[in-house]
Amino acid sequence: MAESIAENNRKDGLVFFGKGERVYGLDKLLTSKIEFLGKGTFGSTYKSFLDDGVVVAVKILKFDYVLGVEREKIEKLGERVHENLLPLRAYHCTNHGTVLIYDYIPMGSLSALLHGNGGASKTQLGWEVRCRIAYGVAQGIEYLHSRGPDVCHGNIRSSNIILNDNYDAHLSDFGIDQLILPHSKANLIAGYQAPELKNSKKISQKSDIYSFGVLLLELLTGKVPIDALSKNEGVDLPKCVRLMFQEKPVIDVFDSDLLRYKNVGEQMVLMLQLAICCTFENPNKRPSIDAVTNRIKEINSFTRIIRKLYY
Ligand SMILES: Nc1ncnc2c1ncn2[C@@H]1O[C@H](COP(=O)(O)OP(=O)(O)OP(=O)(O)O)[C@@H](O)[C@H]1O
Repeated sequence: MAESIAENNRKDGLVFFGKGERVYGLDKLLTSKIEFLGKGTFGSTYKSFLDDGVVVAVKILKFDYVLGVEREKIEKLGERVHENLLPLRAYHCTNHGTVLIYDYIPMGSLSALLHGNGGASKTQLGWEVRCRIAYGVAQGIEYLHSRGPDVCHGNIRSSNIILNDNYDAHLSDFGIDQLILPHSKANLIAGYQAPELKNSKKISQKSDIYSFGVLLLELLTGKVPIDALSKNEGVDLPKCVRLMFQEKPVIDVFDSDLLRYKNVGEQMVLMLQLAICCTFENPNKRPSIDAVTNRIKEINSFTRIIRKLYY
């Protein structure tokens, strides 16, 4: 069935998803003006400027993965549609290479905003914006997990959260590791990797919850999680936060940018408690994503009540 849907949606070397307009083909894509956005675990991503003002993000998978990718698996990814997932619009897959085409989302990644990127300084993100981002990401994960017990994201981290100018979060890179797994191991960077993956490398919904917990800690502390690959100065956030909890006043855990927000201290502590539960060593003790989403919704509504009372 998926095969025949895809056949109907072919245009000039690309297979499109959904009912959107097919205003470009592979040739136009290859000859368009491009801008390098960055290189990740699975390949490189470019911004491509097409005719009529259309701009897309083009991910070219690493050559090592060329023979491992199956079209059926890419088409499964194209069926995942949710407002908090980065929309996959089209793909090209042959023995010569695999190209995935996504909507281009203007603000860039949460990582770049929170920590700065290549000389660009960090952006001040307020408490409500951080809550909104956390809720959007949790909803995207909830959608993925609801597709079946084995469906997970597998690579939740702040560079895979792309924001639009309304700070709506879009999860990128979902399912790409499953496309190439016969040729690779779980590729999570160290700081987001659940402890159980050190032995098995088998990602699960519980390991997604751990990664989400680290992302929450990153939003709350403003600190960069450890990244063994790029040898940056990151920290083991779950360990560091637990230590600080024991040794220092809780206020010291939070990003100093958040401390200017009055009357939301209790909400910040509630969110911190949630992040700590998500990063429990024992996967069975971590909450389900439904429970996480509900909790963030509750915390956000407290924040809104407080805002009405005080501002
Ligand atoms: N659709 C998009 N719109 C805007 N920026 C994007 C889009 N997709 C990716 N980017 C940005 O391009 C850069 C490279 O992305 P890419 O997915 O190739 O690697 P990564 O996310 O940095 O690392 P990894 O794949 O290992 O998680 C990142 O900074 C990312 O935020």
